[in-house]
Amino acid sequence: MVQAPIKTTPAKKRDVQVATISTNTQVLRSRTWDRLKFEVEYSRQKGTTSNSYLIEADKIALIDPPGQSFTQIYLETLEQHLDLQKLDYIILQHVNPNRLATVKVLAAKAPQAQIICSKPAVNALEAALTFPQQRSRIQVVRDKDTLDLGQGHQLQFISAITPRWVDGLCTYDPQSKILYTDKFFGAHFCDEPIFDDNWKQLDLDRRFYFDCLHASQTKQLETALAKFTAFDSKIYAPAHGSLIKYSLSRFSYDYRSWCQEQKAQEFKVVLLYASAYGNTATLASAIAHGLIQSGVAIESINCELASTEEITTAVQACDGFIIGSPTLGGHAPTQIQTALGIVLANVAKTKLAGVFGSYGWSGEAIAMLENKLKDAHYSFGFEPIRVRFSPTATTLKECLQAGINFTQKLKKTKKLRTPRQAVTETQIDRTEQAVGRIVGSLCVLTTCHDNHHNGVLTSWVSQATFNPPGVMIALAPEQNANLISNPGDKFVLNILNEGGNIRRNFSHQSRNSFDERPRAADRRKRGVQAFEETSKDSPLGTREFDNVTTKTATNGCLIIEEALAHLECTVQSNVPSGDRNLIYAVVEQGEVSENSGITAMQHRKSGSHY
Ligand SMILES: Cc1cc2nc3c(=O)[nH]c(=O)nc-3n(C[C@H](O)[C@H](O)[C@H](O)COP(=O)(O)O)c2cc1C
Repeated sequence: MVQAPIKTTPAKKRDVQVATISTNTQVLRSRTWDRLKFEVEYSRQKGTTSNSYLIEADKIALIDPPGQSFTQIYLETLEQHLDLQKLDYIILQHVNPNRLATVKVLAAKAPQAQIICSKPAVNALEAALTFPQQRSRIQVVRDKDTLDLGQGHQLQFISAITPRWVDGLCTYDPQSKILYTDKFFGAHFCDEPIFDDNWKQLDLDRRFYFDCLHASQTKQLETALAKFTAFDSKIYAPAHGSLIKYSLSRFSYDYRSWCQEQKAQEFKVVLLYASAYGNTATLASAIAHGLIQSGVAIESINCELASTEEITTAVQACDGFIIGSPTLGGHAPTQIQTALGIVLANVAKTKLAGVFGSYGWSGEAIAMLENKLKDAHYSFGFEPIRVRFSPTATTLKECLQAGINFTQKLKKTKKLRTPRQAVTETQIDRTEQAVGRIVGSLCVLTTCHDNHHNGVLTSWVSQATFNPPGVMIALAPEQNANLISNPGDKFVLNILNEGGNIRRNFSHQSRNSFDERPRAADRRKRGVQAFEETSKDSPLGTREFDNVTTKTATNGCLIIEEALAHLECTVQSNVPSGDRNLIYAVVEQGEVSENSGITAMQHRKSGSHY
């Protein structure tokens, strides 16, 4: 990750640089030598250019007018080169409120011009353009649609939707072989050369731009890159920075390898958000930047665009998740509520969570997200972030830091969860290591004899038969194997929930090991005090069910209410095998108590112990 050095820039006046770049084609680069905005992407402080393109064939098209910081100087310059009454098309490869400020003025000055955009851009455009006949002026284009300007300039549109630019379009002109790439292949810096003559000096700026804008959306980026290969492009014409002519294949290669780098990161965080007016999205970008900077791969998901399957697949594979929402009408948007449901149903409670959002006055959505995740026992990688309306430079800095904190906590948690290697590999019996890779569901097996309840932890359990449903359990004598050694003996298998604390109450070796104690009948015979009484004083008699909420199953054994599920079982057979008894039992009945939970697994370093 490229850091952003602070650079003092000479105060030069903003201007619009105009140059012919191909047949009938000009670029108008609105330039600022100062940092344009406080968003992180501009923090290298090398200024930027906002590139707009003019194609004058039989028909005249203007691509991507700049944002409102340049409205006046841009339109003045444009009018020196073009009679706006002759403009046929204004092509908007993406729409944002900033750009709409310029489009509004331009569209009024060129009332005959059609406005070309993708379908998702239409609502924003309609809301912004308040002059008559506005709707009929908007022409929606889709992937592969064409627009013939004459003289060989048959423009082809390419849908390039990403979480950040949900209305993204790119445009290819076969006459000039220019691919207008909008936000792809850009960089924020300002200088004289139109093209990338000095591309070797641009590496850091390009990488920084990629990290800020694209590293969190590599999946969609790769889709766009694959589409671009269909064109015989000689020039990439991006929205910012120099046009790419000399380093076209190198830059494409860089994008692909930077995407690969992201995928190879050890940790993956899913960033879920929705944003009606862009504020929550800006917070998401800053948090993403902090995460990327600290070495985590991000998958940004704009919940308004994503399917439930996409969200499910992403969150199932994540090491942590962060969810952000605006508050609209006292609620989180439906898409966020759906995403939250998917998270609760699919993400283990041990995964790290984060919450953020922009709000106006009450901020219910952020509180709702925080409470639901807290109730589900997720721990947070940073304190929930609440920002009123638009973020400031300070709040964005806090978001960036939150991303860094999240990564640090993620790495620390992982370290704690990774089993320590007590001895070197060569010392450990390789066979034991291999056997240790077998994992089992962590369960508490409860029994009841003479009104005394007992529980032992075991992970040596597996389903053994379909019909009747049956399980196989391997138990050692110290695990009270003798209590369920005879056909007809009953027990309950409580299947534990990942992230729960119940396992701490129980041990793999029964604290009240009955093989060391005579059965109650024998004890009575020998006049031994009831176990319940002696256990109070005995170190072996610690009561594992203290602080555990239980209820009694129909077979008399205890069901642990915090368990994910329980099975009431009856022993069918018992085969003494090695140092264990292999007990086969039929499941009489069972129930899942937490549909959204995940089965706790016992992971081991060696097959020589539990
Ligand atoms: C139609 C509408 C309803 C809103 N309702 C609420 C609300 O109930 N509570 C609140 O705190 N803010 C409310 N807001 C303010 C938004 O949460 C605020 O503008 C926020 O910055 C929007 O975030 P976004 O840009 O990510 O969409 C509302 C805004 C709009 C336009």
